Amino acid sequence: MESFNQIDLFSTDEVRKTEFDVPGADVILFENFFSIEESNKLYKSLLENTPWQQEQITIHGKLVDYPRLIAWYGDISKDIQYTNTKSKMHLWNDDLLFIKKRIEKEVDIKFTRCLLNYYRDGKDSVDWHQDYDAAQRKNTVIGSVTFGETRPFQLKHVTRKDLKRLDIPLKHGSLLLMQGATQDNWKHKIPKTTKKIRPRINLTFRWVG
Ligand SMILES: O=C(O)CCC(=O)C(=O)O
Ligand SMILES: [Fe+2]
Repeated sequence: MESFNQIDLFSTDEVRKTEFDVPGADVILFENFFSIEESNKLYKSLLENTPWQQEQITIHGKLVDYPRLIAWYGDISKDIQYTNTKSKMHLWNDDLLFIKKRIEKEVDIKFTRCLLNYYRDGKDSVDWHQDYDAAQRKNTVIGSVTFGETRPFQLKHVTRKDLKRLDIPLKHGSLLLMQGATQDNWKHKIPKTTKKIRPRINLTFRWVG
């Protein structure tokens, strides 16, 4: 008799939804949210057409490059400043509107801006942080889309050491939704790796209540 294993059953291009049981957070993963053809096309297009920007921060009086490149997009073209570097806010383009509309079918809000991160290799990363400042973190929706290399997305509770950390591999074409008070209660990071890996693009579509 023919036998099937898990890999065979899930090696299709079907969307697979996983809801994580995380206290004080609302985290849902959609694998294959974009088909392999869409993902390949968007990866290439975003890599080539995005005006990637190198941001810097001052550490001990010295200007240091952030370990990734970024680009901001949104409803209005108004420059913003979170780091030492002024960031240009670009207006939505066709690729981003396509991705944004697809996510907005899952969540009943309209995203106002999006941060693109380009992790060129394993040395690029983002350290433990919460998105938004403290006053805004209680009601947010973040739709996080990945194209390219799979990297582990790690989550740890801000205060409760008894809770296990989460490690969610974000694959090509996946969507991770983080809603409610997730940003208030949990920190997240993308660790560095010494492995030889391909580039990864991440897009975080953002909305604050
Ligand atoms: O690359 C990721 O998956 C996360 C990016 C992130 O946390 C951020 O841009 O705030
Ligand atoms: Fe973040």
